[in-house]
Amino acid sequence: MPRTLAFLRHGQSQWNLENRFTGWVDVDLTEKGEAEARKAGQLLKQEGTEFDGTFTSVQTRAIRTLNLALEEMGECWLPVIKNWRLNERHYGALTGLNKQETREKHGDEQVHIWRRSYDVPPPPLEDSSAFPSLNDRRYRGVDVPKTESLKLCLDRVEPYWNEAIAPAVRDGQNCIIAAHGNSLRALVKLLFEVSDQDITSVEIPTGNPLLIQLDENLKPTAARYLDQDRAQPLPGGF
Ligand SMILES: O=C(O)[C@@H](CO)OP(=O)(O)O
Repeated sequence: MPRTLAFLRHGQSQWNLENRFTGWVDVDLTEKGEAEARKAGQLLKQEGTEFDGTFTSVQTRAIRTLNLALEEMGECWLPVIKNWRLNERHYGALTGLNKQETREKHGDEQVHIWRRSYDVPPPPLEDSSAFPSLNDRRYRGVDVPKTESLKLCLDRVEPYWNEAIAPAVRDGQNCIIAAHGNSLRALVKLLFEVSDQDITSVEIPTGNPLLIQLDENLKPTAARYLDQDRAQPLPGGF
């Protein structure tokens, strides 16, 4: 029996608009981001897939994107499971900084390494940072990271895939995963077996559902973005 997964990166956030490193800071969607989320819901509805369950992070921008999409689909009743392991990659000491100003200060190459290399994390967030997550009660009992590379992000996403999402999919459920640019890149790396090198060029557009068909071994057999005008190249020849 074929299974369908939909990866949905949240719509434009306030800090996407302001071009700031966001990571674990809980910024909300802009009006454009809300519109992207609704459009994603319309596209998913047109597709006609019957979804059974949904997963998201504990960050407002992903949760609201999912809710707005489900509203458009007329499927607000679907179960939603939230987990911090689907959060955005933690941006360490870059959190809150403007990406262009950071390029001017540290150079394009260094910023590209921080943003897209597989295993080079940015410097850790300092305890004096204006953006601590440590005391946030949603992270009670969580070993809150001080920085993460994509590899470290995958290291905490992968157990959640194995323990929560994969069993549901194996069970025959079609699932939506509403998450973030880098936590979804981590899942793309895992599912499509993308090399450490090739994952550096994978970009997932905001609010554009990526529909993936999986076989019984959870290997992708087809994948495409529903909004083809805003599609990005996919790994694995899809
Ligand atoms: O700032 C962030 O948290 C992420 C996602 O918006 O940015 P980037 O695409 O640079 O990894």
